[in-house]
Amino acid sequence: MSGTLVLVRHGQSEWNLKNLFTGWRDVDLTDQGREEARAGAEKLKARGVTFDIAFTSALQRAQKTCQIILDVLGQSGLETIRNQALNERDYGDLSGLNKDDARAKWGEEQVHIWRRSYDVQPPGGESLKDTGARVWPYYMHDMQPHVLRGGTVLVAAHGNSLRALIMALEGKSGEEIVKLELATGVPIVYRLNADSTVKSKDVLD
Ligand SMILES: O=C(O)[C@@H](CO)OP(=O)(O)O
Repeated sequence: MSGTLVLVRHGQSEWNLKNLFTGWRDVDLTDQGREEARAGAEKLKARGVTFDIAFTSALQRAQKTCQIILDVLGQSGLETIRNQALNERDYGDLSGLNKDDARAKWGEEQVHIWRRSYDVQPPGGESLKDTGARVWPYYMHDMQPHVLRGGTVLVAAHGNSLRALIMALEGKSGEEIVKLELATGVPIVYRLNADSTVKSKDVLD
């Protein structure tokens, strides 16, 4: 038996709009972000997707994205598990800083390394490797069993927590993951084989 795993990065947040490093800061969605979540949900609806369980982070931008998707699908009351293991990478001392100001201060290359490299920690924060060290075990223990039982599982989370999950799911290297960018509100539909490997991947953009 194989199941389905749908990953969605939250819609645009207030700090995405303001171009600020966000990390664990708990900012709301913008109107555009709510619209992106609705549009992503309509694509799932058009394909007849319904979920058996949903997972989201401890942060409101992911939780609200999750709820909007479930509302559109007519599944408002679905069991939804919130866990900070799915939170965005902790950006440490960069949290709240403007990304262009950071580039002006530390240089384009250094900021890109902090944002997209695998194992370099931003000052006082988590590397993608550190983020993966909490996301992956959580996936293995709490989410994957539902998928392997044939379930359809929604995960509404964050750019970097999902990059860490995708890296492990697809077996991407530390170099390959540097290039992976996730659009806000766009569902990524994975079908898994019974041995937990990826059977197919469909990006609903
Ligand atoms: O600020 C953040 O928390 C993340 C996601 O918005 O930013 P980045 O894309 O730079 O990793």
